[in-house]
Amino acid sequence: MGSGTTKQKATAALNAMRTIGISMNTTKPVLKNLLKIYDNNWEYIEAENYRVLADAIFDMQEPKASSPFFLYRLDGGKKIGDDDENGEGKDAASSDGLESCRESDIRVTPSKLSSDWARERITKRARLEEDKSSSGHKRGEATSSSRSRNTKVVEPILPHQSSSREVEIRNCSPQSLSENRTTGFVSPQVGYNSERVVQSSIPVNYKGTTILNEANVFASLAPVQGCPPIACKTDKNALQGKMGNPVLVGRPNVKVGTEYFGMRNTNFSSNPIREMDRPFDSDSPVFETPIAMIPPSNPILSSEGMTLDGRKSWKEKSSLEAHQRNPESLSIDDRSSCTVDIASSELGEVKLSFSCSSMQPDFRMPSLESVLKCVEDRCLNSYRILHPDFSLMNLMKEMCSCFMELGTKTTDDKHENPIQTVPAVDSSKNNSASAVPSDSSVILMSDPSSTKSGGSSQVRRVQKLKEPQLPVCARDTSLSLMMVQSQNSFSVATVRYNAADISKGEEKVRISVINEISDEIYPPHFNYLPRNIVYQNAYVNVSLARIGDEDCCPDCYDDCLAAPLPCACARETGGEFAYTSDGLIRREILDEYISMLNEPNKHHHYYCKECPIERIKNAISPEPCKGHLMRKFVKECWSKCGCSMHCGNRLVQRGITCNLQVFLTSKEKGWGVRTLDKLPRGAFVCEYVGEILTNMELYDRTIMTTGNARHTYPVLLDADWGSEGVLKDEEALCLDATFYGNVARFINHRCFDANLIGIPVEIETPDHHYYHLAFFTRRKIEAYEELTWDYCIDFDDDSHPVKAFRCRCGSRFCRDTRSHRITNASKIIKNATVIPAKLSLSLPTLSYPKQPFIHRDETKRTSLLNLQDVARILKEAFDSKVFLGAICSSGEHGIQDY
Ligand SMILES: C[S@@+](CC[C@H](N)C(=O)[O-])C[C@H]1O[C@@H](n2cnc3c(N)ncnc32)[C@H](O)[C@@H]1O
Repeated sequence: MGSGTTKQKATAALNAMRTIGISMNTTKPVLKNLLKIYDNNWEYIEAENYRVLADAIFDMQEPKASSPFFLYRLDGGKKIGDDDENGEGKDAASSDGLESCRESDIRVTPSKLSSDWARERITKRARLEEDKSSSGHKRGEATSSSRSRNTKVVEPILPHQSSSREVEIRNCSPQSLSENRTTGFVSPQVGYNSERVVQSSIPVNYKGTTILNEANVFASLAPVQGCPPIACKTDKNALQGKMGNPVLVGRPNVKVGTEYFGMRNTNFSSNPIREMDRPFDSDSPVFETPIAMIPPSNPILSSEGMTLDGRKSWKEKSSLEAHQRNPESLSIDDRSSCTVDIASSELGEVKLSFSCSSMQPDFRMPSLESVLKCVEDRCLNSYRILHPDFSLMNLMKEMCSCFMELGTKTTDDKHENPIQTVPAVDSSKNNSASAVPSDSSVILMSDPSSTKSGGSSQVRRVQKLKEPQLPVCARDTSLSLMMVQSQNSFSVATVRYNAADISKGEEKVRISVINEISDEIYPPHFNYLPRNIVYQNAYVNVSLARIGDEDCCPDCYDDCLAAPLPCACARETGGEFAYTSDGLIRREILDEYISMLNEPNKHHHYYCKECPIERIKNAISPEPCKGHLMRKFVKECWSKCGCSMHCGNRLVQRGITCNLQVFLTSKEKGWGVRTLDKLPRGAFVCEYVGEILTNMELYDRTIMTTGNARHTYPVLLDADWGSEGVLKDEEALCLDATFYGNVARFINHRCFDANLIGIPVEIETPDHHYYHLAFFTRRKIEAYEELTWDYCIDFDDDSHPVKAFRCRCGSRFCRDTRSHRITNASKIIKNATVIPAKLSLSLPTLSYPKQPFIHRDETKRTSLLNLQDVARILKEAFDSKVFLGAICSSGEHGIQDY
């Protein structure tokens, strides 16, 4: 690929298609059109082994088989979908320099298409063929008849094209849209007034990619970076002469590195997105890097394909919910479809678009205001915002559904106001106050009616968010949600998580991610693991043979907890099961663990003969073991047991069942985890999951990362170390969730009074080198309370391989004295109201007056300062870069009360 004459390139392209079973006649016309679209720029067509070409061919074939979409080309071009038996393809080729492509010229080269991909396409094609034959002629007939009745033509105008049409589009205002129907530009009014409905995809720097749907309401179209406006031919008469030529359809792929959440969890690979040849005119936003946008190739497929929790798609779920609320609503859903697309570019712009379609012939476009109101009412009534079940997807689905409902209600007197799009903001150009700040995430919505009157409530609604001065783009005929994200902070590489479920469907429950306090922070990249995995050298022997009769209950049945006598699996916990039939850990066990944590010295410790921790620090002459708390284990039934998976003695192995959320804490602790529901005392929350490393491997990892670069805190699996004499290196294990882990990697530390406690749980192996560390609630926890556990860090231990962070747990019992002082210093400074004595400060040294300070804090309590304390506090405050505006102290620091 790359160099060569047009003929050679065409031959290569035809060959490539032939290798995946596409005939030359089919390929030619599509290729011809692509060349047109890309201005004979082969680079785009050749990219990714002709992926664009193959996509265009398959997509062109797809609707013929089953899709309700019909695809047309504006310029009366030739039908592309069918095999070109009549030689049309040849004509097409000749006019575009493909005339010399003859069968004889084609040498079959080794497939340039990646085999996986080719297989996928071939399978797809086979499916299409199958579909075609199984659906028989009837569907085909219906399709073609409706096609001829309802053809619409859509043509995207490329930024670099200078055509009269482009000029028309640019000058198009809402008024002109409604006044000048003959220009053929579609507006939402046109959409519903013409009884024909247009579905458009947004070609992103992708000329000619348009989709028309005769029976779908278009509700999603946004101007995006580099994305030309779409002009839709709507005048019936004007259309007559132009219709009838089905289309080339290319689904633009998302650019490399972009993320596509939604219908398919596919890694879209590169489809080169063109830089604009020249910018739009002033009212057309120009973007250096376009947003990649993927229109759904098949709305039904798309929406059904979005499975959030691995069990039910959001569509199924929300329609069920909608049906429960309002049984009639399902019938509307039945006749319509909704899809949501999210795409982002490398620069961080994210585009959300959703489209919904109605089969209702009397559909009328509702006003944005009424739709928003309807959605909000529904949310308040049904979801009660922030209810655990609330999700953005459902919200958007509701929005689509509201369109449908309101659009089909003739009582909506606001339907005259079409919804229009606020153009995507040029984040590369508009950094002024009038533009949307590039470092913010905003949702922009507008209504053209608002601009006519100089700002309606809908525009104000936008301004409430960020107060941007938003130009209104009258060309675009749909509601658009556009998130502009910070280019600096939004690294696509790090945003590889799904905010709706950070577990990527690996858990039974969704674990959402929310950032309520800062625009630009995303959770660090890591791979979600629902279960521990050995990294490399760790010795974890999971084998049935190792489980003796005393470690399992083969004769049990169904639920061991329901049996009259406890089985062998209760042995480890003194002959009583660790769990209650309510699924909580037994009170006595919990109390004992809490006591171990609070008063470790009162509990038994093991002392290794040769402690792996000391061995790491000094392999030649390790210091004596400092002792490991001898912790009891909870033992769960497992595969050699006769009970079922529902047995009450299998709690941890069933995984997370409570609703958790990862959120950005407001207290400099980074991300944290909270529960969305109230939790009783003794409830299992989650396991600490990560890579199983040997102590040695952890050490190597740790010294390879510097200082605070380490993000998570590894856990030593040392509950049983000393009991077995000298542990081999591969047996001294720990869990590291830095790169692979579950939600527990986000649980922050709290000294002493954390609300979770980690308890060792034996599941697959009686070998206590390896076990599960399960978190249970130490007390009742309120909904939305942050979950914390005590990492048992000794903040003064400088020899620990992992450098301790400065603790901001806020506990009264915080062990980190450094943080204490700083917190106090900040508090003091914040509360300062009286400075009775002059204080002169000079950096880096401090001088202070010889008389005591008197401070009156907010509680009106006054304190006498001890000068040494003042000096220390000030020094620490300087060290921690706290700006000193006033100096004082308060009684709570142990300084003499006045
Ligand atoms: C297991 S991670 C917890 C999740 C982490 N906050 C995040 O944003 O990914 C442990 C790290 O969180 C931070 N952290 C946890 N508890 C903290 C606390 N009490 N005070 C300050 N930082 C804390 C520290 O940086 C620590 O290394």
